[in-house]
Amino acid sequence: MNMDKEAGPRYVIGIDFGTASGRAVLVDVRDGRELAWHVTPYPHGVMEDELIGCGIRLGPEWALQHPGDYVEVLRQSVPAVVREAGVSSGQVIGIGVDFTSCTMLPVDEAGTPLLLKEEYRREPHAFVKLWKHHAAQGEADLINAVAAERGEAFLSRYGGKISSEWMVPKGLQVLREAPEVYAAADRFVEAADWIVFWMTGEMKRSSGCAGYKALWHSKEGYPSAAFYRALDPRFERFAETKLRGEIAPLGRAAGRLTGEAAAVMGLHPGIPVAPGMIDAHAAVPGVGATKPGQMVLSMGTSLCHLLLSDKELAVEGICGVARDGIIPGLYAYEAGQAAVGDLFGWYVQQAVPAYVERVADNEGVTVHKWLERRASRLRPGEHGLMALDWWNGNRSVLVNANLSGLIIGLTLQSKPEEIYRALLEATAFGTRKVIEAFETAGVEVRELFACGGLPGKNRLLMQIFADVTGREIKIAASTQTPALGAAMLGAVAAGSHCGGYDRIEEAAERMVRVQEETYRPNPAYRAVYDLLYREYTELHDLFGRGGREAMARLKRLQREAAAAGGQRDPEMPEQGGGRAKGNERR
Ligand SMILES: Nc1ncnc2c1ncn2[C@@H]1O[C@H](COP(=O)(O)OP(=O)(O)O)[C@@H](O)[C@H]1O
Ligand SMILES: O=C(CO)[C@@H](O)[C@@H](O)COP(=O)(O)O
Repeated sequence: MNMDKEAGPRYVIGIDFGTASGRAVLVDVRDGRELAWHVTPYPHGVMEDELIGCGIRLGPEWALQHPGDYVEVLRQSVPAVVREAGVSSGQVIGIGVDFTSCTMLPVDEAGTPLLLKEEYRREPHAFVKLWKHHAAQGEADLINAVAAERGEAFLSRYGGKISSEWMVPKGLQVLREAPEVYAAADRFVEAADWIVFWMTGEMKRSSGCAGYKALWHSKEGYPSAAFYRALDPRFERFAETKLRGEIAPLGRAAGRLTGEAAAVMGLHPGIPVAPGMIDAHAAVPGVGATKPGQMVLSMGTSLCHLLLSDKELAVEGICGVARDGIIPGLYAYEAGQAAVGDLFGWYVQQAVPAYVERVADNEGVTVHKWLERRASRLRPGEHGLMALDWWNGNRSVLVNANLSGLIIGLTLQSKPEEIYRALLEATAFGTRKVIEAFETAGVEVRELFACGGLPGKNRLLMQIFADVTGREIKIAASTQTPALGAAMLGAVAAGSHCGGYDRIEEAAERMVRVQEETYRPNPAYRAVYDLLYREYTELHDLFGRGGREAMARLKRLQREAAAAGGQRDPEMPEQGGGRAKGNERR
């Protein structure tokens, strides 16, 4: 592409593919100003109960998506931001994308998703398995047991356990439950890589997705064939065949926009496209974190903790660590909580009494806002409740999707706003556990930044996080931080010769701001929260480490009942994290 053709300022587009929707943001390369953004809800949403359109029931813990929805985001949101910003498409010099992960799908030799072929339209295993598809826990347990028995060195890079959310358990589940889909799949790819392929025609694997979610290491590559064979002889060549593909490092273009993709997106062909980045990782440059000791809390449906460090140490229950994983020259650690916004969303959609909805409606506020206002009037400890935030299992530090939610202290006097506050607090306690795991291992946490949808939605939540962790929390100025981070990668993919930047640190310096207002811990609340945290820890250890298997047994009974045909009533409304619109309304 000849960038001299168009005079004037240069722009980049960042596209963030979240759990329920995708959004594009158009950013000025010179100063990071966001000129326009646009959200496209996924038409199929998250399929948790049945395959939309054909009524095929899914088992417990399934979560699927349709790849056509991602293309819809490109078709709608990209032209929308160019139009709204009033810029010429010729001034767009780079594109970056970030995606939830591990969100994976089987494709054929041509890169076409298997579910688009007639014979697989009704086959759940041919669909995209979303990051929160937890039905591969049995496979994850097997992988962990086999890896520990064989003394696989990679385990320590992943906090000692692999999560059911990742590529290998999901691939193994396909092999065991739908061997014909496994055989028909030329490869399994991350959705982040597939959408870059759709735009550029280049099927490359982003180093972040491969490194954090598919057990790849820049020096050691994937685990050995012997390891995969020990899992299942049919799985021996999994990495060599189904995961094959060039690894695309950060900081360079993965490819250039094809004519066909450009026509759909209303852009010029030839624009450099950066390799896809994990959404929470894109938030790190997006808030301007580039130094050791800086931790970014990417707070949305889930919460991802990203910590930069100059040391590599073994930390309990992290999701992964990689040198150069996000910022060149530094180790980037990832940990996480699998339900945060989704937990609050579940409560609002599934458990608040009808009167709350009525009153909130009368007052002209959402149920979340009403509960937040009421809960703000309570002092720490006043509700007498304690919750374990494991509604979607525990990602860090216990790495166990068989764990589930819990509230104790309920009485006939318990009020909805009290329960809501206990849920907010539980997620903050969960984050304190993660911070302590890093510090116990000797990895310093100096500064906290928060970004994602939640800081702008719920002030009480942010204050509770500051009070419970005892730390100041700086809030990203951008409400679209992962998309901004992705746009910055687009600027780096373009490079300075095209009006972008050569290094991500340089892009961060020029394109990022944090808000002046921060959340500071309230000293009067700190002492009570320390006491409450002790209670949280006692419950956490009792159910998470203490050999109490009640939660796992209940899930087993649930699976057995589902297998015997007693699945959920199709007339019941969808659960939290389902289709975007229902979720946003309340
Ligand atoms: N006022 C609110 N307080 C707390 N959580 C909220 C509020 N409004 C929406 N949520 C939750 O926020 C989540 C969406 O967060 P967001 O960052 O926008 O999405 P994503 O994680 O998909 O990028 C949903 O799980 C929703 O239940
Ligand atoms: O697991 C990761 C990142 O590693 C996320 O993609 C996943 O938690 C989903 O993030 P969101 O909460 O949808 O932003």
